[in-house]
Amino acid sequence: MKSTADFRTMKQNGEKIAMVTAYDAPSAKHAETAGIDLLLVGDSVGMTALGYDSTVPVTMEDMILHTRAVRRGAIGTFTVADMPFMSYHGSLDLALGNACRLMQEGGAHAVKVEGGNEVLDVIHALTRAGVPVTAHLGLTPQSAGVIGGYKVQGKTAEQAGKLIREAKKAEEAGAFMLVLECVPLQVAERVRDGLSIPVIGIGAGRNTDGQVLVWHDLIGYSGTRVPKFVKKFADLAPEIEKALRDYKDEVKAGAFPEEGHSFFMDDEEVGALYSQAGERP
Ligand SMILES: Nc1nc(=O)c2c([nH]1)NC[C@@H]1CN(c3ccc(C(=O)N[C@@H](CCC(=O)O)C(=O)O)cc3)CN21
Ligand SMILES: CC(C)C(=O)C(=O)O
Ligand SMILES: [Mg+2]
Repeated sequence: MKSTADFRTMKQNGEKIAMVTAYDAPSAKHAETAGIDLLLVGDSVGMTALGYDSTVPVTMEDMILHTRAVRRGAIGTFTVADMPFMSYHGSLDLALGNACRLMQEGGAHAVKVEGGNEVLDVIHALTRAGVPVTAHLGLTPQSAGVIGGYKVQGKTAEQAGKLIREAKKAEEAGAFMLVLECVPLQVAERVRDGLSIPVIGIGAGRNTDGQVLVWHDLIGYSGTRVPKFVKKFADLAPEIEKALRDYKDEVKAGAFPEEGHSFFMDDEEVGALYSQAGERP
């Protein structure tokens, strides 16, 4: 399994890091088999798998359940778990306790927290306690209500300057990795060049140390509209719907199941069954 030190070395060597979200055991296993460098159990699970329209309703219990499933599916892959909405605000004790649960109950190797200056003390406290922390700047979906939607961040020089300073401070606070979401490519390049920890982009262009994509978006599973930064590497939704339509049609037509899908008693037992009921076979 790759370690936090390996990810830093990959950045130094200019070797790109490929990360993907995962929410359950089979998808995590597929990612591991494909050689994905590390997994993110994103709180996007709320939107991709649980049917919420934001990440705000996702709870610690949700995150622990899905992290456990992912860890069982990909036992040899470094796994980061998102700290969900409000699970690291209010007090450092709350943040420490919840990060502890993600690691001890969920089996996560690291956690991710959204935000800049507001969470520097959290990043510092967790790191000091032995929790590897990924920072997350740019579009931070847990604050979508405050930001006013899912919008590109850091488009002005002033906003970009603030973001670049916050990224540096997150590194100084101890973060081993930074996720940068929905920022102009030029901003991501500056952040990457200014940090020695790997910068993983999503909607941040090519000039980062690696990329992360949401599982459902990557394989075209969701069937709904995807953000502009997504590339669908497969288009599974139509194939899934075709399979389900074929199944329904065959059930309705009596064409499924066939003999090969069925179990049979021995003739002798069939005879006994009928005579038991006083009937003839
Ligand atoms: N399926 C999925 N994929 C994601 O990437 C994702 C989630 N869910 N849930 C949590 C957050 C929310 N994310 C999103 C969602 C929508 C846009 C979006 O529609 N953005 C506009 C840009 C708007 C602008 O111009 O400022 C776009 O057109 O892509 C971006 C990020 C990223 N994360
Ligand atoms: C979009 C990624 C970075 C994330 O935080 C998630 O999937 O929850
Ligand atoms: Mg997230």
